[in-house]
Formats: sequence, structure tokens, C-alpha cells
Amino acid sequence: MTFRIDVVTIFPDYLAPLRQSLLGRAAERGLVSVGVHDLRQWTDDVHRTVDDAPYGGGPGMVMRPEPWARALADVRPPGTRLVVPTPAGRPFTQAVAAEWAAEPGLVFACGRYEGIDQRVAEWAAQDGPVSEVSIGDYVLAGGESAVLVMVEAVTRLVPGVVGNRESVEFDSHADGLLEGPSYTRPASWRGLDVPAVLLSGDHAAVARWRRAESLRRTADRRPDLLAALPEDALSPDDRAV
Ligand SMILES: N#Cc1ccccc1Cn1ccc2ccc(-c3cc(N)[nH]n3)cc21
Repeated sequence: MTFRIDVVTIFPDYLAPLRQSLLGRAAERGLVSVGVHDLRQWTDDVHRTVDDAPYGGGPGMVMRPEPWARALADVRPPGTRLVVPTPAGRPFTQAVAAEWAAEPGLVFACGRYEGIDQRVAEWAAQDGPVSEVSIGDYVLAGGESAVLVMVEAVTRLVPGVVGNRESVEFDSHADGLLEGPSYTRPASWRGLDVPAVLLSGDHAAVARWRRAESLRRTADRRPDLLAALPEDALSPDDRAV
């Protein structure tokens, strides 16, 4: 089953990286297919206008609803989730990425200016789920960068895309915690040594150490994640860290 991704934008070249590396190989293998569409294709004036002044006044311009409705009617398979990046969205998280990776595909609407007329999201909800999401608490100039981030996070979770399943199952955030530190050769480098337990060959001790480091790092850098863990997520050993 091919995971289908369509992106509608006024800057199609911005999405060129979607053809590279991991996603490129996944596309060649038929696991993922990507379509990028220029919104201006669905305008009907000589200037190919996609924006207009905001009702109620205020700075900047807002994207007109009609070109979006025409584009989505052509591009979006019925029932496919429409993802609209926005600074005012719900947080996009690893859990959301995993949820979406199990669906048949996604359509992304990349806004620019001050965003897209809100009625587009309302209208689109008639034909399937609509998710207005934020990739972080900062304001970008448009949705394209957010789409590159989300496509990368979602497609690496599509079965078969990442060869070694373990490398995604032990991701940061996969278990609600940050992953701990990683090391490789040499064992001693510029006076800095790899923690001895990792050289011990004692797999149980390594697993305990890694869990402790993950908890320690999460408590230090993201106490909010620790607080959000379900009650039964931490063992007595965990609480001793
Ligand atoms: N909307 C809006 C907006 C509102 C005020 C000022 C500037 C913009 C720019 N903009 C237009 C489209 C668009 C899409 C996504 C983001 C976005 C997502 C995250 N997580 N940060 N920023 C921003 C976007």
C-alpha cells in the first residue's frame, strides 16, 4: 500500500527536498508517492490572485478561499486527512506522526501571508478530517517548512521506509521520553571516555543505564514530558533515578 502525499502551495520549488534521500528512495520503492501542486493553477484571473485584504482590517493579506476549494476538490482523495500548518494549531508530536503514518495518505495546504481564510478548513471538514497543527511556538513566513518537517516525521514511520524498525521504535518521544546519549569509536577520544557500562557486554546493565540516562535527560530538559507520563509508565527502578 503506497502512502500518498499531496502538497498545495504557491511555492512548489520549496518542496523540492521531498524528492531527496530517504523519501526519494521510499518513492522509488513505491512505498510513498508525492505530488506538489501550485495553487495558482486554480485561480481564474489574469494576475492569478490568491490573496486579499482581511475583513475587519489588520496587517497583511489573507489567502482567498475559492482557489483553495478548487485545488482541494481536484487534489484531495475523498476521506483523506487535510493538514493545515498554522502557528495557531494543535501541537504536532511524534504520537500524531505515528497516527497519521497508519493512514492511506495526507494532503497538506501550505498557507502564506497571514494564513488561509478559515472557511476553507470548515468547508474541507465535509470531505474528511482536517488537522490545523503547529510544529512549534514560533511564527514562520508560511507553511512549507512545516510541511517538510511533518512529511519527514510521518514518512519515516511508514512501514518499510526505515530499514531497521528498531531505529524508529527507540526514537526520542517514542516512549514519551527523550533518548539518552549515543557513542561510537574510539572508546577514548580527546581525553573523554565512553561510559564503561557500554563496553561491558552486560546487556541488562546497558539497558538499565540507557533507561536511567533517558529519564535523567528528560527530567533535566523536558520535565513537562515526565509530568505527562501515565501513572504506570515509571517502574520503582525508574523512580530511583
Ligand atoms: N498563519 C499564519 C501567520 C500568522 C501571522 C503571521 C505570519 C503567519 C505566517 N504563516 C502563513 C501561513 C503559515 C503556516 C504556518 C505557519 C507556522 C506554523 C508554525 N508552527 N509556526 N508558523 C505560519 C504561517
